[in-house]
Amino acid sequence: MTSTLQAQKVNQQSLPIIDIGALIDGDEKQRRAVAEQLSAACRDKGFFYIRNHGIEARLQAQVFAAAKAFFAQPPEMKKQVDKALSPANRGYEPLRGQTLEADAPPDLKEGYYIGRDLPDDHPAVRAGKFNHGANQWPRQAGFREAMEAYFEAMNALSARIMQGLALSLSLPEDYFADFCREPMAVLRLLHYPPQPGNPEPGEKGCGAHTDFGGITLLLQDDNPGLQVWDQASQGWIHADPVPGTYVVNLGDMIARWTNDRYRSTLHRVVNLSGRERFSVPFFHSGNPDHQVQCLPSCLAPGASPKYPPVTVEQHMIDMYQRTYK
Ligand SMILES: O=C(O)CCC(=O)C(=O)O
Ligand SMILES: [Fe+2]
Repeated sequence: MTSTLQAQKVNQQSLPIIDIGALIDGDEKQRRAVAEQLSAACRDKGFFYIRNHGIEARLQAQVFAAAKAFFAQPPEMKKQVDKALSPANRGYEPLRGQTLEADAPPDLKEGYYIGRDLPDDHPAVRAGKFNHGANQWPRQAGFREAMEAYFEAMNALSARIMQGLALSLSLPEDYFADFCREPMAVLRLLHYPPQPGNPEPGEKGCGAHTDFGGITLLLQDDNPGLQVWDQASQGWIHADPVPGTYVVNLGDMIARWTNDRYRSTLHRVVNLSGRERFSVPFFHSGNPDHQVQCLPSCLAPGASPKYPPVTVEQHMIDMYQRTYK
């Protein structure tokens, strides 16, 4: 195993844990206090933990149990819901199906994509909107129910966090309401085998990448593996599981909105735990027609935006093309 796959142990302070309870049921003063903490974390690494998020542990456990049971099946069963069968990129993605780091070997993970479940006659599906369509569901008792309940809960939580981010940027709390309307959100079940003893050079669970969308809310099992790039030390730091929390990170759209004041930071997964690792990221990427462009308040006098305006849909098309060959 090459030492370049290692990361530094750090004290927890470098990735703060923010209690976001007030975003759900606090008064305005309390919500502003949370927003201040979000602002500091977003300007630093754009990576932080949240607690008091309101998502039930029982529901999380159901999602993990369903994911584990699904991935434990033989390949021919999983292939019945292969994402290659879906025009909307839903369903099973085999091991090495994606290359998140351009010059590295494909990722040592298998996954399952779930999104907003839209029938064929939905206007957005008829219009051919990217990644819009129906989910595929395996014939596995309880799978669909758990995923649908979790998906809805995560959508609602994401909208709360976007309200907190609006406040943190001194914007009206509902500034991102249009972005949050009928969002392109993706629930992704991931399964990482243990890192092999003799990997290809650069081979790992998830190649170094930034997330494409708005915000990502990551549920991890109790195996470490996630590493985050630390600009200050020019090295990788661990973002190990902390019970009862989510890891939240900002995607490229937030960097575009804020002209990089808020960070979309490189991260990767190297599963050195020696065990199978399961994780469940939820990617909230917003309404496909929403234009993402530099916020006036994030432009210093005389400065120009680093990124041109782009619709959510076009941005997502560009990002998928980059990682699926
Ligand atoms: O599995 C993890 O811990 C992170 C996954 C990730 O970064 C991603 O899917 O974008
Ligand atoms: Fe990621």
